Amino acid sequence: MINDWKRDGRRSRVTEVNELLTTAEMAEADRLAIALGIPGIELMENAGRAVAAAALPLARGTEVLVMCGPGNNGGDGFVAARHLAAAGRKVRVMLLGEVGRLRGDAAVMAARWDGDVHLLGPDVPGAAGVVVDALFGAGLSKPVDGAAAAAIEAVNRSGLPVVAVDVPTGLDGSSGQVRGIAVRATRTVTFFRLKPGHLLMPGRDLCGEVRLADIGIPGSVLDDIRPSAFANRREIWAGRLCLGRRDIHKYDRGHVLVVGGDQWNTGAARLAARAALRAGAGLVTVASPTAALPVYASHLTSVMLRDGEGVEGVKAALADPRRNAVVIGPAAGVGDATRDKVCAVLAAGRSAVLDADALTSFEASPEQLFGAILSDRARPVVMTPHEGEFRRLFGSVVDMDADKLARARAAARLSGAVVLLKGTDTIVAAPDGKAWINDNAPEWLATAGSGDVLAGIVAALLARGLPAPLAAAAAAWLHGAAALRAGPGLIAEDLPEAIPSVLRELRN
Ligand SMILES: NC(=O)C1=CN([C@@H]2O[C@H](COP(=O)(O)OP(=O)(O)OC[C@H]3O[C@@H](n4cnc5c(N)ncnc54)[C@H](O)[C@@H]3O)[C@@H](O)[C@H]2O)[C@@H](O)CC1
Ligand SMILES: [K+]
Repeated sequence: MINDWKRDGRRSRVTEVNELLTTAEMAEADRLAIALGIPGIELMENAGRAVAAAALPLARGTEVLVMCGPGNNGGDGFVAARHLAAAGRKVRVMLLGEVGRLRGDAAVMAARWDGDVHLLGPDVPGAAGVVVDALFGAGLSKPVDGAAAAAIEAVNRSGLPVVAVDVPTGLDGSSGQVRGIAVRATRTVTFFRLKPGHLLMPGRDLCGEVRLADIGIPGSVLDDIRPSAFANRREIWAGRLCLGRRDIHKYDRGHVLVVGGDQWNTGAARLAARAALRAGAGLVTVASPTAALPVYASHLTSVMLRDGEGVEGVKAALADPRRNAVVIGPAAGVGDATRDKVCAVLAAGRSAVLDADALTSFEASPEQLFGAILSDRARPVVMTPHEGEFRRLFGSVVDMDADKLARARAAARLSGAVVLLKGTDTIVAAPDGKAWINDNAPEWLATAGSGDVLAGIVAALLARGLPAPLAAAAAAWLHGAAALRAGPGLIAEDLPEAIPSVLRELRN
């Protein structure tokens, strides 16, 4: 949970705290700040002080073990140790390596620590009641092994509270992946901006509660760095949800067309349709195979229904230009028929949400789908795969060993679509490389039909005219927020009904 969004006061855009920096971008921010005349030693002092402040409440009447590494993460650890000792805590510092080998700011901060420095060894965690993990941070360059790995294992086994400096050691801040072994932290204090690894899994779980500290790096350095990853926060898109005028006709709010499944598979389209209506589409129509019309008719009220038999039926439904956004895929069936319908939807130039079977139907011919999308780059397309669908569509063209953020970005670049890759850490990636990481989905959102609801919300926001990346990001967030409202025990039918109270709160 991110509980402390500090604004650095020097720039006023609220959204800037949404920016996520890779470890390389963070090092660049550090370098630019120093070039602007802010001494590195001052940044380190501020960082270490923030770590001490986070550790202090956990360290009542107990010894604090500060584990320091050979770089600047260790330097932050020496500063934290000094502040904790000054606050009256008993502090034991253990260093991976020798003090004489420390360089730069870390060496200066080690010299300012006037207590003992022990070699990091098998006696971890010793008598400590709290651990500060300052072994490796942004400079992690290979899998953790040897004495550092043994110390991490012992600390994790101890169950003691751990305050991690910047990232839990062993966690790659850019990818959220573990390299070798990683510390399981209670609290993580990071600086200036979060990194993708604080939000991506398993990193988010390893960080515990994340605190963001302002250490004096001016926000203006971001003008040079131009970050391309963002935490998916409401400030990014909330202003676009409201049409901003009162004389609204229902057609101003868009008309979503949901391509429905056969008579045995109507639930998915009905969930998507209801969610689209709840998320603010002015009108929603289900286009149904002829034989399924009675089933849909008996279940739909405010959602409209029309015949959509075969590819010709879908084309006929698309003849009305006011139907400006289409959902296709939920329970559509895998095969030629769905492939043809997807191609018809794309050829019609409507905003499109491709989900489930609309993706799997192109397993053997992904290039056909990408070609159809890329033939008209102005037409917004959002794909909403879960990991299995992603693998089926992109497994032969994207490096599946890469981390989730990299995979989603590669898929968006290749396909020309906005890719919303679902999961606890849903990622929205745009073809230009920008990406948003969502972190508000509770575990009970993993339930049958919840993906159909998400597809409907995305379509509603596309129909209302949000740009595709923002429609996808807003939908992922609304979906998570609705699930939080509904609470444990949630079934997919509850999600559309929870959307109004989420929208009401956003409006307020
Ligand atoms: N803006 C910034 O960049 C700031 C950075 N600060 C701190 O500086 C840290 C980054 O410092 P560094 O770049 O020195 O990097 P680290 O201190 O994270 O680690 C680098 C050192 O560890 C060694 N190392 C890396 N991976 C290893 C492994 N698996 N096994 C053994 N040795 C390994 C490297 O050879 C190098 O000596 C940040 O995480 C943060 O804590 C803060 O002091 C404040 C400002
Ligand atoms: K660390």
